[in-house]
Amino acid sequence: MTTQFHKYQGAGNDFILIDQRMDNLKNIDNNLVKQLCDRRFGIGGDGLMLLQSHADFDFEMVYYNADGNLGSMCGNGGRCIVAFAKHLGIIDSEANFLAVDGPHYAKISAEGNWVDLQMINVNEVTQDGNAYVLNTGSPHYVKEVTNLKELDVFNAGKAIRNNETYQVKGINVNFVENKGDHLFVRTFERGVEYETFACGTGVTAVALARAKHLQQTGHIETAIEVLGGHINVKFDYDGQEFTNIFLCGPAVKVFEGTI
Ligand SMILES: N[C@H](CCC[C@H](N)C(=O)O)C(=O)O
Repeated sequence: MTTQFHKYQGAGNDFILIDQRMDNLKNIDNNLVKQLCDRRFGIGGDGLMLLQSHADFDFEMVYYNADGNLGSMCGNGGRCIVAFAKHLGIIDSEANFLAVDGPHYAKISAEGNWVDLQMINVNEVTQDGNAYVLNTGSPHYVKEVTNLKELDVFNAGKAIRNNETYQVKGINVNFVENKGDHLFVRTFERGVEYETFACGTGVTAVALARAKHLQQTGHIETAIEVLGGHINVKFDYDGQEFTNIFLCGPAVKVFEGTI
């Protein structure tokens, strides 16, 4: 029996998507997911998502990291699964879906390749030295640096992710450089254990941490450059809580096939 899969990418963060409403993919276990995400022995991807039916929502998103384990929220994955749902005819211009961190609302362009995804509200931002630590659906560490282009993100990120504080649960490590009219961000991702080309919950964390750092309040829009493209993060901040957080960016189908 074959199973159809679709490959999507959101700013270079790439995913395998499977329409699981009819339980198409059988015997899903961590090894199968890891093998399918492998870039040499499988299809290749930073993660794999199942689109499942849900009685109260347009669909449910189940997200696995490339290491085969269920992950916490994936922002770029969330945008890609909304595009997938539109292509499947499940939604038109808006979606309400359930993910591991709760319900999400999203808007999608008529062409189906640009998604504004609402993220969970955030009211806790702590500091670890000069770095900020917060959970935007996934846990993130945000550190400002200079000359990010030359930084060894793999080794610097891996060292922080595996230090005494974070080793057990892991953390995603974001490095950010202020480029004047935008921020440049590179991320070492937990669960991929490598630098990815973009991380949606990561750039969200970066934008929120920056507003807190600068004590900016009101409606804030942050333009962010990542290795795989451009993402905008929009939100409101009253000095206590971040609300109406939207992660806005591309969500593009690359190809489809069968396994
Ligand atoms: N790439 C994802 C993050 C995946 C979360 C994962 N790395 C974890 O911490 O479980 C994003 O766009 O938000």
